[in-house]
Amino acid sequence: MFKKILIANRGEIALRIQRACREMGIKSVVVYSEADREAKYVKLADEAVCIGPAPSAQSYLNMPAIIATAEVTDAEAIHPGYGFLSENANFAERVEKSGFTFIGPTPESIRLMGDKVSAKQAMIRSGVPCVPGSEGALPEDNKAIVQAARAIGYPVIIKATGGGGGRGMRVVHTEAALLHAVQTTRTEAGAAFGNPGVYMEKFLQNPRHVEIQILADEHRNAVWLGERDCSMQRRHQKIIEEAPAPGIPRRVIERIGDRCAAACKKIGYRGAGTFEFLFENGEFYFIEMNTRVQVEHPVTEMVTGIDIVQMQIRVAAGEKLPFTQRQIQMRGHAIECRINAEDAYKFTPSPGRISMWHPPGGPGVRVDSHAYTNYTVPPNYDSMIGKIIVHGDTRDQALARMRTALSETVIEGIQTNIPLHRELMVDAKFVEGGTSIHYLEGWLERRK
Ligand SMILES: Nc1ncc2cc(-c3cccc4ccccc34)c(N3CC[C@@H](N)C3)nc2n1
Ligand SMILES: [Ca+2]
Repeated sequence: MFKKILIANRGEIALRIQRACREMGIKSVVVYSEADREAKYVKLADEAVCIGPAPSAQSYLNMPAIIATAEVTDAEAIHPGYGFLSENANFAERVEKSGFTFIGPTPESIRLMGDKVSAKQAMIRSGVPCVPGSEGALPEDNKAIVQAARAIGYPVIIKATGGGGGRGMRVVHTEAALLHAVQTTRTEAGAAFGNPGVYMEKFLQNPRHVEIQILADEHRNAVWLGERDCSMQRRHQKIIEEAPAPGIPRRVIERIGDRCAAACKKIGYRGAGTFEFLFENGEFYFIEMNTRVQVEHPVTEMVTGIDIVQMQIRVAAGEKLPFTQRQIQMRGHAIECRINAEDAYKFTPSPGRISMWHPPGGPGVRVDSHAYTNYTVPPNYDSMIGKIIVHGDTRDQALARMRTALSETVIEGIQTNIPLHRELMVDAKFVEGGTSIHYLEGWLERRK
């Protein structure tokens, strides 16, 4: 087992990884930018090294600085967290080539899943159902493109091969608009991802976003840890996540979960991963795979009792998964509210000093945050300052606990989206469960 791990991230996930290390008796080295000097995980770290000025490009994305820090502090492994370099295959490669263990999948797996076409093809080969679409990337042949769209049926969606997470997508409703849309998406994809490749899929009009958490070790064992419903989102920013997904029969989940685990075994996947699906009319459709730990991982931890970050570290150290699929029991219901330093209805960022920080507590309430009274939220990074996660025996109990937790929460000095969460937790449609990916944006429109 590692004696020292470098955490190549910031904010709440850096603290989360630090906690996992501390619990395992592993020393942690954190890297921080000048803007994060006063951050909690810096203060709590066994060792903290400033690696550059505030801009991410010169700090949390600065590969040589991060690897050099691992060298000088004698860290044996690097945990990338989420965002930043967590799904950068070149970084994973440079880490391994420099003699450190990258806590995550192999660079090959990261590359395979980073290319959304090769990811789909791997899934089709593994029997994971995908959205009907073009066989591979679209050719530079207009006739073929028109034929493909006719075969799929409008509306179709054009997606960038190197995209993901909502970047580089365009919906096309008529043949007249098709070729221009393909060309525009190619140009944007080339500029944004250095890869002009695009592919086409049947556009699903009103799906839910349901994802499957998996864990795999280096001994060809792979398990799935249930699902998360992440449909409550605005402009591809998730606001609320929950597990299990309301109203989906367990046998439907078990079937797709088993296929995800089988796919992991087939591709030789290592570590934690998430299969993203669209769920519509009782069917699952694979859209992409994330090769990192996700913001919303605590929701799965609360219903399975499994510490996903510790499992990542154990698997990276070569350990076998300490459980089989049959031993994984999901219990109760968990809901997560992401707390953002922003205006609750305009979504404009609201950095600055937190003059009063009173997090909630009580049975089944967890707060993952690096914030504290007098902490100054820097303007340089995304606005999430923490997550409130609750667990209950039932969804109703989880909802009641979240309402209570939100009612106790006091954050002064900056604006947050707590008021939005308080309204959503009593919204009839949300309380009923099963809202689609468009629900929150429609709700916000109607609220104006
Ligand atoms: N064939 C087909 N049909 C409808 C789709 C709708 C979306 C989508 C669009 C807008 C918001 C979303 C939120 C969560 C999940 C997906 C979406 C979508 N996304 C958005 C980000 C990336 N995960 C894929 N792909 C789709 N693909
Ligand atoms: Ca993704």
